[in-house]
Amino acid sequence: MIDAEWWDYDSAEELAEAVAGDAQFVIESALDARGDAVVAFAGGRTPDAAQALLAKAKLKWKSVTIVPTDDRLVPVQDKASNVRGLAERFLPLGARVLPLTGGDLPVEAAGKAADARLQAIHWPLDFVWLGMGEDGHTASIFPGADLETALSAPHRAIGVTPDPLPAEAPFARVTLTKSAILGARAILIHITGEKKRKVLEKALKDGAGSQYPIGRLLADATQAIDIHWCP
Ligand SMILES: O=C(O)[C@H](O)[C@@H](O)[C@H](O)[C@H](O)COP(=O)(O)O
Repeated sequence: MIDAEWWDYDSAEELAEAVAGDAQFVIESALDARGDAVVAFAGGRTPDAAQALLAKAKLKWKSVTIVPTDDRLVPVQDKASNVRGLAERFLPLGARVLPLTGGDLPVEAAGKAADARLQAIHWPLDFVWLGMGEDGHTASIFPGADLETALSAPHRAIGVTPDPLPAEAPFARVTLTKSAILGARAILIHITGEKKRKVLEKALKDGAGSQYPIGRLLADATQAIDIHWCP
């Protein structure tokens, strides 16, 4: 059974405050312990309010490195780019925001380049903040031909082509692998809505046999996982 704790909130505001507070705590702990912190933040819409609150936290941002958990193969200034939002929000605070891709390479080469960039930073990650889609994908670990590679590759990042391409962002991507995510000291999952809750509950129950990528991913987690949810 996957060791996951659910934290439920009545409103999106309470959810955002709690997630921002948790992220701040984990970053502060890493800064206290080591003098720097290396974290991966999800793309998508859900984390926006919590990341806006986190950006107000008094942290030694100059010692924090942020990477996206995954990104779409688009230029960094494209509005579909996950790193763009992170850079706009956290670069002005002095944080180092590391893109996984500039969208200028074919998918396999983009994966290798992302992996090489991650080889150059402190590892393992202190914290991975994940979202999840209603199809049970997380980061860009999607159903499709690349799923098994994302779950088994020893690399930190790989290039993937979701099949089908998600309608809201129909791009090939680069993603942290299961190995990179499960190596992190702390994992937080941030979702909203009844449908995602049902998908995640089933994924956690079915674990390695899950039809959902997130169930397969978390099946081998050894750290406790915090799930933050509101309707
Ligand atoms: O770039 C991405 O697509 C993501 O990082 C992805 O894994 C995201 O977290 C989920 O798709 C949920 O997205 P929403 O929060 O927008 O529903």
